[in-house]
Amino acid sequence: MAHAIEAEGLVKNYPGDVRALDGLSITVAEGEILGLLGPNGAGKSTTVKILTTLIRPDAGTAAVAGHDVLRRPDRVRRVIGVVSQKSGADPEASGLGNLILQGRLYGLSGTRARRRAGELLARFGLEDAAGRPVKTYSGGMLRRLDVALGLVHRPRVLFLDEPTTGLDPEARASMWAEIARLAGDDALAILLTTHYLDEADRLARRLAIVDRGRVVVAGTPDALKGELRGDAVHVEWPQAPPEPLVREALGRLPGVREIVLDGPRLSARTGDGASAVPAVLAALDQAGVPAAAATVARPSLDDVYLRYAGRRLAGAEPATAGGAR
Ligand SMILES: Nc1ncnc2c1ncn2[C@@H]1O[C@H](COP(=O)(O)OP(=O)(O)OP(=O)(O)O)[C@@H](O)[C@H]1O
Repeated sequence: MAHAIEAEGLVKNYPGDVRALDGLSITVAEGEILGLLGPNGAGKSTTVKILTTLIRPDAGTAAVAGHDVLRRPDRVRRVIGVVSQKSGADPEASGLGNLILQGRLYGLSGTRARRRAGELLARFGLEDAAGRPVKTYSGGMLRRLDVALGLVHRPRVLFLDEPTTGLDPEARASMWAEIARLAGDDALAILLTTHYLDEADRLARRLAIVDRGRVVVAGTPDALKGELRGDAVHVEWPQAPPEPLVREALGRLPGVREIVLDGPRLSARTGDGASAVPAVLAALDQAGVPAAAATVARPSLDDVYLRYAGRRLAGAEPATAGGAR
């Protein structure tokens, strides 16, 4: 099956010697959600900008729905929907007005634009608010309208840039359900950028972890988590401890491996976390770097991220801490 998104070896340099992309490659199939995960500055937005034809890569190739982004940007634009982080809706106009205008911009007749607006308002639960100015909408309603605006022209490929940032849990859950439906029932290919690991875990069939302009690892959430056998032990200090002392203390403990120190937080892997924690705490005490807290958790995507990118995902929640289980 041809891929809905196919990017190979993308390179993008910005003035000031910034290599935003350094050979990034991804594919997304029809009906698939690919989660693009990475810290601030990893290159996610630059990737989306290239694929949505807003900027050109310095090297590499990319096609969306079979159309080359460099040679046929006009065709690409017709088959994509883009929901950016910042709402594109006019706050003074109503939801209905925004949708009709969007339809007209895509060349629909007045009647067809109105009909399509009605369908989308119903689908996104915005019928009651259709006539109200958008500035009176809640955060969740505004995000739903943003997605509706991205769908007016029935795109085959949808780009969602951090679609649930700032939403309350209920609004997030309803957005998740809608996104899953777009990929499932409507068979849209979706490229989702997110800082939320739980969102990526829940929605994405495949994940690509981006760091410094490259995909450092890709696979299904389960496959990636499965690579991390055993437990994750997380240790925290009030402030960053001297690394050599910590490494020396823990290096002597059998079964404690893959130690990653990131400021005042440390993660390591061990066969049985519950029994390792007392030994870890005692060793750190003895070395003169007593920890403030130590917890054990099942490997999370954050641990996967940490392992491949060598640091934590900015803004990511720490893995759910279970203490000694
Ligand atoms: N117009 C620009 N001029 C110069 N440097 C830029 C420009 N746009 C982005 N960069 C730099 O390119 C790198 C990649 O940025 P990009 O916005 O793609 O990252 P990101 O993963 O989307 O980050 P975020 O999660 O913060 O949106 C960063 O170092 C950024 O500072």
